[in-house]
Amino acid sequence: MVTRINVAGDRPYDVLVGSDLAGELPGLIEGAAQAAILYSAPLRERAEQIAAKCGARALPIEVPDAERGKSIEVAARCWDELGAANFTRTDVVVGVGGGAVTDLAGFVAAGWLRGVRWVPVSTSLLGMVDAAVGGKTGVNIAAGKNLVGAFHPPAGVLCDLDALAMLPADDLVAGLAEVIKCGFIADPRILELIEGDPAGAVDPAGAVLRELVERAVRVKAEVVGVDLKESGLREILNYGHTLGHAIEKREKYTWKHGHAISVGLVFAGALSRLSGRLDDRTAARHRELLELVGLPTAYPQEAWTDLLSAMRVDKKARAATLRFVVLDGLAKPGILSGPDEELLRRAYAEVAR
Ligand SMILES: NC(=O)c1ccc[n+]([C@@H]2O[C@H](COP(=O)([O-])OP(=O)(O)OC[C@H]3O[C@@H](n4cnc5c(N)ncnc54)[C@H](O)[C@@H]3O)[C@@H](O)[C@H]2O)c1
Ligand SMILES: O=C(O)C(=O)C[C@@H](O)[C@H](O)[C@H](O)COP(=O)(O)O
Ligand SMILES: [Zn+2]
Repeated sequence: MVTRINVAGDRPYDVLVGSDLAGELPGLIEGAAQAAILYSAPLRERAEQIAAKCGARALPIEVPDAERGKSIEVAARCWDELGAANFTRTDVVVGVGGGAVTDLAGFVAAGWLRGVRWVPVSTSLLGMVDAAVGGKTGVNIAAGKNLVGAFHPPAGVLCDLDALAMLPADDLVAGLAEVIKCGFIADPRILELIEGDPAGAVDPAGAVLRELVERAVRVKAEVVGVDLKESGLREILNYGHTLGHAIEKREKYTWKHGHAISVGLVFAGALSRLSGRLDDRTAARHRELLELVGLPTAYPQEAWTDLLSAMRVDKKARAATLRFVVLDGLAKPGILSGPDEELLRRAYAEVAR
């Protein structure tokens, strides 16, 4: 069974969730003579299968795995390969992999000839529920996470649940951080499902995980369908990310995104409570849920000064004013603008070890 979730906007598209979806690709890339297939080594075999079925001449491009591939140098090498292949405006870029590869693929597509079509074939949980949906594409630079990129919606998104069977368990759990984020900002049923069956939430073949994927995709689709360029509502998807991205930068992008966001979510819950906006129980539920599925919720005390300075380049900041997504209650996200440093330090004390 294939579930289709529509993402509205100027160029609407569908997110397909199901099994054995490779056959859907030709329909999404109609008219393309060439398809550049970007993938990293762990997905080589899957990328070859996709290439064989894509219905266009495949141009396979292997890129470094995970965050090592999300760089301007790797993007430049991909553009050189497109140039050598005479890649035109009717051709298409396909990213086969987790969020790192699909963010890179979307960015390569956004830059080439000022924008060609692209399709993420998402193979990680985090990619399916978040990275592949919504058209945020980009790379990391030394100054910070995703600081160079473009809003460039895909032509369609394939979330092949079969791929989750070979995803390392640690990466599956990391993806749950974004699922839990969606639960806190918009769909509390997600939280109940995980609390009620934590083992089901990490069973790649089970019905619980499928329901979690579909619910999280719906949360994201509803938000990005009305605010592609993050002029307002879309900021809620950044819950937990101000501190999370600072941790990723401090760790030189060697931490999993979902792990950093998990710590960031506990921090954001604490900040919401300490600013008088969120009740104690809902704030405590952040740590309980994240730890229930095995996600990290602590980070070294001595890192605070580095983290505070990294947060200053967060995309939600306006001049010297830091802005955080907080909760005014379960599923009631809001913005906390310009909190004083003492409040931030007290919130950080709740994750510091
Ligand atoms: N664009 C967005 O809106 C958005 C949203 C959320 C996250 N992101 C980005 O996504 C990235 C994180 O994505 P991620 O968690 O998927 O990490 P990832 O892409 O680094 O993948 C994690 C690891 O799992 C491997 N992998 C993926 N699928 C596999 C499979 N089916 N079988 C075996 N191995 C597999 C990858 O090769 C990699 O080693 C970060 O860069 C983050 O910034 C972007
Ligand atoms: O799609 C969004 O908008 C998000 O904020 C989703 C996040 O989970 C994701 O990590 C995103 O890449 C962060 O965007 P950034 O603009 O803060 O880099
Ligand atoms: Zn994220």
